[in-house]
Amino acid sequence: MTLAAMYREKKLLSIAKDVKTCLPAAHKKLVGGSFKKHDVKVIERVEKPKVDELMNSYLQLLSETEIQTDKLCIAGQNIEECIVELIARHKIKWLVMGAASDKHYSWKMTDLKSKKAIFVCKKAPDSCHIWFLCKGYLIFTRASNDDSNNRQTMPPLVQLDSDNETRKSEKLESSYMRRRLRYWRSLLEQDGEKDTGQLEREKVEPRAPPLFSSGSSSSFGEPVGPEPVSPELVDSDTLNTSNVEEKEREGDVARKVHRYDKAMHDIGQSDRTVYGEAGKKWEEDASTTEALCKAKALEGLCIKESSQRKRLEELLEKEKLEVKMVIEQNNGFMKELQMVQGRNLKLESQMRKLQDLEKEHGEKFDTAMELLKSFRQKRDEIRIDHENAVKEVNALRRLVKGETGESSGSEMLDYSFMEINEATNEFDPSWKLGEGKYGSVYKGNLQHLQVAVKMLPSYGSLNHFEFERRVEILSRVRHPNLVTLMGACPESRSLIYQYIPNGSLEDCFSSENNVPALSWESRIRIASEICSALLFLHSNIPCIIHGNLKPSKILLDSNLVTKINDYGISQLIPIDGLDKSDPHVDPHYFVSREMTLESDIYAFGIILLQLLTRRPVSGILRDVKCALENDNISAVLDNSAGDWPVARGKKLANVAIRCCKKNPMNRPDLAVVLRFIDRMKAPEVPSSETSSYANQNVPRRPPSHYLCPIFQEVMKDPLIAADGFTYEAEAIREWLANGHDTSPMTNLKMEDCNLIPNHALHLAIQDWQNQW
Ligand SMILES: Nc1ncnc2c1ncn2[C@@H]1O[C@H](COP(=O)(O)OP(=O)(O)OP(=O)(O)O)[C@@H](O)[C@H]1O
Repeated sequence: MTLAAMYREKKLLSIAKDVKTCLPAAHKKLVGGSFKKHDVKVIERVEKPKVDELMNSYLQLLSETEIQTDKLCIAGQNIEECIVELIARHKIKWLVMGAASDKHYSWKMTDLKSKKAIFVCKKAPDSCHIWFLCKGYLIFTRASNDDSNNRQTMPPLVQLDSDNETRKSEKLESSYMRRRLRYWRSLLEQDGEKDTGQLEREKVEPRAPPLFSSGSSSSFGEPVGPEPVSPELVDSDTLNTSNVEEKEREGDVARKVHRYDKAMHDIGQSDRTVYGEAGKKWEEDASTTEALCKAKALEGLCIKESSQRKRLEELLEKEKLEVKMVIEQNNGFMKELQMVQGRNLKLESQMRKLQDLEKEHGEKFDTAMELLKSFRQKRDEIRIDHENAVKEVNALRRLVKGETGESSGSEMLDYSFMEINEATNEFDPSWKLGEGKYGSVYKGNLQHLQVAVKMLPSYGSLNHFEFERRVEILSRVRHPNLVTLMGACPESRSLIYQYIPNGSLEDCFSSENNVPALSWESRIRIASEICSALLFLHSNIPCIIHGNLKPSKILLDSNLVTKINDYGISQLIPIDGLDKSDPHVDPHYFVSREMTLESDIYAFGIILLQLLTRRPVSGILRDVKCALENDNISAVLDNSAGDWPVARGKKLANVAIRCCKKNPMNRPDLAVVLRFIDRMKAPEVPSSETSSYANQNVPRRPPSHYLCPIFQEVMKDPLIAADGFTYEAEAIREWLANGHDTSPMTNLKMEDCNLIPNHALHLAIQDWQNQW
């Protein structure tokens, strides 16, 4: 391993005298002195840069001589122990350290004086070769146990080229360090040339200053001449030599020694000066350390205080700004407040004006209301006069016609607009039942009866009397399957009907109003009831054509009894604009532009098909025809009605198809159709019996509504009670006479005990009885 490599691996430890004495001095003071922990830290902080400076200059010196160096710091109480530890830890091979402080130096000095040196000499690992110097002189060498390798492991300084070194050394700023370096180098050169035996001798003999090699130039630039030689400096073997060459050489050596001595004297002087100065400086430093510490502490406090002050100033500035902003905001608010106050004053004056106006208008309104009240009173008086006059006129007419004063039938009830208005809660929109082509329908309460008020459009050519006359005719038409027309309000052209609570057949078909699906039995019954009511209308004198028959006109009461609505409307208002796409409208109407009895039969045929199939009305005729042709009627029958008796379904479908014949003349008579359907209501009979609806040999069963609900017999004198049901006169009177005030059918309390003759039903029963 080369020396350079060893050096790189930190196996050579060289400790600068200045460096090693620097910190301990301070440290001694610290340990032995009365400083507190904080002070110790401060002192260390002050001293450390100085040590670093010294160490760095030493390192720089070495680096300029191209020796690789590293700085290694170790902390400990005891320097000598640290050195020994470093040697051992890094396997240091070479060490140069002081033998004693410079003031103890003398030419005779052969022993180590410094306790540290003694300690290191004793304790350092044997593998390390140590030179102990004092005042630049090699005092003592402790050879390593491996000195056979010393030649190869000498420090790298020895290997430097002298010229090169000279050039580099000239660059050194410190002359002291330069001289010291050269001296070490000469020592090393000599030491390197010596064998192990010589090194051993050096241990016991006082060491003379080293000789400069002939190749090395003097760094002092002084001429080399013969100088007196000190006897102590000359080896005894050399003095005993007697030949001339030896003497000459001795002379040379003596000269060189003298010259060197002189140089060393100079160096010593210089060293003394430097060390003296340094010592003084150290003393000054020591005495000023405390002051310095205090100054540093004060400086720190000052810095702290100034930074605090700066921070406080910044805070103050910030707060000033905030206060300024708040003041500005406040000013803004004050301005706004003033504006708002101004506006408030204006508004208050406006309010006062408005209050005055309100008072004025209130007074005007009160006067207007009083006026209105008096006008209404007058109007009602006039209306009563008018109604009385109408009654008188009617009575006179009847007298003119030769009629008796007794009424031939039910007299139509006239209602005033006030009554209608009141009954419909001033035509409350939430009371509106719907709106058809011929006006809106409202639900109402009239004389404790639930009614439906149909507001007809005001247009029409009928005058007041004619309107009343026609309405009166219609009101006389009474049939259990017709919605009873209870009266009218000619003034507002409105008709008052009995209210039917259970929706219409259309609702059943579209499953609206949560109406459950009708059974096939109910459907046949409904078909029979429609047919019966139509037949009744058609047999009325004068004949009444419905003209707008469709499922929405077939209402169902609480017992699902059919009530045909809107009959005879075409007699009160002109009917036009019938929808061609409406499958219920007779196609022949669009040819003749005339509504006939057959038109109602056609519409009835379509309704029959709907009852059978509950299919969408458009295309229903085609579908059923097709099913009949394929002999597969069950394919189109509505399953939700239950298990249709297929034979009956088929027959009913055939009747419906006949009703819908294109040619009105080919459509069947309703009386025949009714008989046929009524037979179907009976339990199933052998098909041979019902092969033709013209077959007369069928059991004679009255329609259910011809029977009194109490007696279960065909009624002779049917009377309508307040619950809307028709009873045999004797039965219901007996019921009421027994103290009942509830309906025999619903068990609900009846509003009154009034009984109205059901003329329509009476007539129908009579008609039926006459037919059979
Ligand atoms: N007497 C009544 N009792 C209960 N509801 C009624 C009564 N009369 C009419 N309505 C209801 O009032 C609504 C309007 O009936 P309206 O007969 O005026 O018109 P529509 O049959 O629906 O249509 P359009 O007359 O245009 O063919 C319908 O929903 C009907 O069920």
